[in-house]
Amino acid sequence: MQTQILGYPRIGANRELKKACENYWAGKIQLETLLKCRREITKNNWDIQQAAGIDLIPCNDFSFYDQVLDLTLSLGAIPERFNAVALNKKNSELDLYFAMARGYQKDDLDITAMEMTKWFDTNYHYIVPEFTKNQNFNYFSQSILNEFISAKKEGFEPKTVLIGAVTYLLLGKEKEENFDRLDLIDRLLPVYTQILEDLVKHGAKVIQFDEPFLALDINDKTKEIYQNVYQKIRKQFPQLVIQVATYFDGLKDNTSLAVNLPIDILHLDLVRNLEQLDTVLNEIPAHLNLSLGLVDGRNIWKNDYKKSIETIQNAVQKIGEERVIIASSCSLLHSPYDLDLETNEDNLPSEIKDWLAFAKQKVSEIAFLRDFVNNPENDALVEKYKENQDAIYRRTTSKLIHKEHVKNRLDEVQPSDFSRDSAFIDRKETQQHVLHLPLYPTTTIGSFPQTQEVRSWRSKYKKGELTTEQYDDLLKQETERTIRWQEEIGIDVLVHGEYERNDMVEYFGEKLKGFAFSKNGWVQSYGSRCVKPPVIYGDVYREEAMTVYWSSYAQSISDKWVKGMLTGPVTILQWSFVRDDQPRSTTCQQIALAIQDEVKDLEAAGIKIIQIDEPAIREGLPLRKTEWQEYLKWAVDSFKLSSSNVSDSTQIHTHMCYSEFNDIIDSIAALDADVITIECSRSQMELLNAFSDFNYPNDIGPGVYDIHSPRVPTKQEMIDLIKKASNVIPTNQLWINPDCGLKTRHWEETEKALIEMVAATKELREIYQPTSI
Ligand SMILES: CN1c2c(nc(N)[nH]c2=O)NC[C@@H]1CNc1ccc(C(=O)N[C@@H](CCC(=O)N[C@@H](CCC(=O)N[C@@H](CCC(=O)O)C(=O)O)C(=O)O)C(=O)O)cc1
Ligand SMILES: N[C@@H](CCS)C(=O)O
Ligand SMILES: [Zn+2]
Repeated sequence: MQTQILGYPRIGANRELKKACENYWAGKIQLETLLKCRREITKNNWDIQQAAGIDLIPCNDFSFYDQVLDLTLSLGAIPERFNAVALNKKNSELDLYFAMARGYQKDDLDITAMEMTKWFDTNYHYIVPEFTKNQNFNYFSQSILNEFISAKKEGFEPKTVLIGAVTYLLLGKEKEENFDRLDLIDRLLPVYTQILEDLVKHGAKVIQFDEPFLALDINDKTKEIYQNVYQKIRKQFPQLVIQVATYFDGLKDNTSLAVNLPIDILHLDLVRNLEQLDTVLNEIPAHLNLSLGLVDGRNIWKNDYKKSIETIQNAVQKIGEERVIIASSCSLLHSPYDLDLETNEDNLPSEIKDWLAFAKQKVSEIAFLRDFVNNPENDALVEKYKENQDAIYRRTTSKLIHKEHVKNRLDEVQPSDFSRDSAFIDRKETQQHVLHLPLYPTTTIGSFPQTQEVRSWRSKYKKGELTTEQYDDLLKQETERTIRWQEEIGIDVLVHGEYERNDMVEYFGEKLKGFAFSKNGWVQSYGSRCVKPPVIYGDVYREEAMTVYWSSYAQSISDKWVKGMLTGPVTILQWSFVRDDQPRSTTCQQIALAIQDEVKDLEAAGIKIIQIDEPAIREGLPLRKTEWQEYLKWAVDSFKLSSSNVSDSTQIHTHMCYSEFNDIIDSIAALDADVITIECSRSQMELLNAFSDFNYPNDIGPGVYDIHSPRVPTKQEMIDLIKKASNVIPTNQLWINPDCGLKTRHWEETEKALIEMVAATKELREIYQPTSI
């Protein structure tokens, strides 16, 4: 029996990669220092796995920004607009790569970044490959080979991880009309072949092709392509051990297809879908080995050894231990690094820490499962098994988890708690009476630059180097400065800037009961940006107001409206590590009631506009369509439960980024938010079509400024985008705003961009008239 993980986190135990990349972008370090950081991280990751006794250690699971972008560069699928960057001899291959990820605005060039979107149902974002009808691929970057060679040099015999060809095409986007990107497969495969030839030439024996789409709904054409692709690869590389890894759902109707591919190892995500195992075991051909994804790569709970061993024994009985591999359910990219780094009893009490496992611990769990199944009588292993079962028992019986008053409150929720008093059309009139907003009201999404300085105040405050009063004063000064600046440039609806928040979810996690949080449990979200998802371990409730202080302060110093700013229940759920001992829907409704309490308190404090961010609603959608309706029902209900208990005159906003709305537009409308602000600029307002086709009735703010890139948009660009929006949405429904919050941006570019945004709006107000309601 062997062991493997599908990938290891690559940000470094102390986010070394984040710091190195950001220093490189700022011109503070040279390329060589950045490359050294990579070598140290990969070596450390391999060492950890080797020390734990993992058999198939992955390489090419490292990435400076995103693994899909890495492959795009390797395959030479570089959009034409980056040619000038590539041709400039001053730029390294890595500079070109970062330009594709982040845009490029120097040397008289002004090139937009490639689009970024959610990686399946995770909070990780990948850079979307762009395909044209006559797309050419060529073996452009040798980074895959280079990593294999450096792993070999370090003394490892790694398996190389590659995103499979079919998944790669499906992850991308057609940039021209009238073609299907899957038809590019015959152009793409020869480059995969070249990469594989190179790897084999240098001694590669095992390749892991990640093909998560095999666990999703796919059409007949895709199924046929899957067969052809792996037949071709098999034929060309008869000696190679070919693994296909599926994850995030079960094979379900694709079982026959998957088990009959001419491959050597098939990986299953048994955390997401345990039921698939029996079906697969019944259909599995004699040559195929099975990788059992038993250790959860998407959550932080300790593995229940008893359950895992039962599953392993079931598989071993049917196919024999030599054909079984024990594995993580998916890549550990989505897990924090190391639980041993958590030493703060206030954040993560030892009673709760005892229930958890981060990436490093998960690696040991996988190795343990193999060792115990092989040596069930070994005293040391039996002792470890007992320790594990004791911890599982302590968690199920802990007094920290269940709160009767939370359960009772949820039982008492009434149907009327889920809807506003009046229909939107009437609310709009009532609100306009109070708010007196102009045509195309301008606003921002909430956060303003979280400068190093602001972060250092929080850091000092947490270390006790600043008193509460001093910290408070500094934040007040920053908030006031931001309010004044927004007033000065003429924004209509202001925000307070969210300076008091480390993160839009973690902040609420720190304030709500039933949550614990880590000190160093970072997980990559996109590029160098990381999050520390809080841990929901018990029933959730709010003990005291969480945001009223800052919103009231900001409103008290301005004559303009200042939006209250909350994170919605679905997003808090989705971006936390969630308890697995009750349905997600129940946890979500508990959070919804806590947010409802906050909404009511903000309203009572005189806040007239309250934004409840729900960027993760789309991401939470199950990957299989048959499960959508059930999810959408409780997700929409949770938002409505949090937002409906206000008077008609209170304007409720919501905000969503990285969302494709076409398939779920009716649920978005059912949220009945008075205003929704959405990310739209990278896709050139394409996303608005869903709203327009649906005749979406409420107000919409399609983002006109791509905040994920340091690039400053021109006034004309924004005018063009607003005009485009005005062509499909009645003008009196439109708001003007950036795509998302500005926390990741610097002040310099933020100031320039927002001044231009207001100027663009003013110019358009001269041209467009409000459409009548
Ligand atoms: C809107 N998005 C979010 C998602 N998920 C979330 N949970 N939050 C989001 O906002 N998903 C989709 C999108 C895009 N994603 C992101 C994710 C992350 C960031 C971001 O800016 N992350 C920051 C870290 C934020 C944070 O928690 N900061 C803390 C700790 C700061 C820190 O590093 N402190 C230093 C010391 C500082 C000093 O002394 O100078 C340290 O601990 O070493 C804080 O502010 O207190 C990041 O830097 O990655 C943006 C968009
Ligand atoms: N209010 C948040 C939303 C991000 S999705 C912000 O502005 O950062
Ligand atoms: Zn956003």
